[in-house]
Amino acid sequence: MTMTQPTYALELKDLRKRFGKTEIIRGVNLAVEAGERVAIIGPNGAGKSTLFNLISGRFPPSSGEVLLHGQRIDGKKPFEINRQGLSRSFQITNIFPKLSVFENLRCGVLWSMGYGYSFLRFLSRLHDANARAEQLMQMIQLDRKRDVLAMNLTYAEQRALEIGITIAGGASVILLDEPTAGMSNSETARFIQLIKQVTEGRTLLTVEHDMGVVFGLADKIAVVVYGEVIAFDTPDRVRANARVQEAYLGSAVADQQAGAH
Ligand SMILES: Nc1ncnc2c1ncn2[C@@H]1O[C@H](COP(=O)(O)OP(=O)(O)OP(=O)(O)O)[C@@H](O)[C@H]1O
Repeated sequence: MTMTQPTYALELKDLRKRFGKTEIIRGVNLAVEAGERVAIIGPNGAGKSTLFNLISGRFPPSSGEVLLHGQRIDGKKPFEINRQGLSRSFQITNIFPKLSVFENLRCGVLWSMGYGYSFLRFLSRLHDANARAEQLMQMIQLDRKRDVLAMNLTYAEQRALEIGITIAGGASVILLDEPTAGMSNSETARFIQLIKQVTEGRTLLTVEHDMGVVFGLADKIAVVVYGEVIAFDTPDRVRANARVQEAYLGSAVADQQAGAH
């Protein structure tokens, strides 16, 4: 009788990425359970964005595996990975500025339904898409801005809309690049709550520099230093980890404190 292996929402196995002769990702192993919120932190140039690019299919890995709910996704195209239930939002905004909040969300929902539908099937689905867009609009607390063009929203509202579009297709694993970058302290605090609410029951990975956001949001922290994950643990244990202190966190916290004065 074979033992059944636990299936993780996302699993990286000895993942490596080389650009030319330089190995940027150097054998990353990571197993993220369904429903966990994970922040990826580390110094500039450590490979955090590259890791996101490997997971979301923007780059193929040089070797190793990426598994989404136990299925190999490495080497697949970003849209294929998206259809399998992993959705990524970018630091650069991917909303349509001249469409309203509602229309942006509906586009996100319709896109996620795929290209394979006939026109009649599409029409019958339109009603569902409208209902889903309404529901998303409430989740991201923009229902009062229903008909406002995206370009006329505040920056924080645009970021909220982006997250609405990212979750529109019902993806179970969500990747967010620095979701609160450029926000004021009070906007950031509110935004962390919003992210927690809209990703409830889903698996979340963020790349994050702001330690306030990291400790406010993450169930677990993955510390990437020079292309390797040197720690993957709860915030308290990561904070207390001597190797992390030495390699990164001590200086990051010190920088943040210095910035606050
Ligand atoms: N397409 C590419 N071609 C060549 N080198 C690359 C490419 N993308 C990233 N790199 C290199 O890989 C290294 C890691 O970059 P990456 O952007 O992943 O780091 P990061 O941890 O996200 O940094 P930051 O916190 O500054 O955003 C850097 O030295 C970068 O120059």
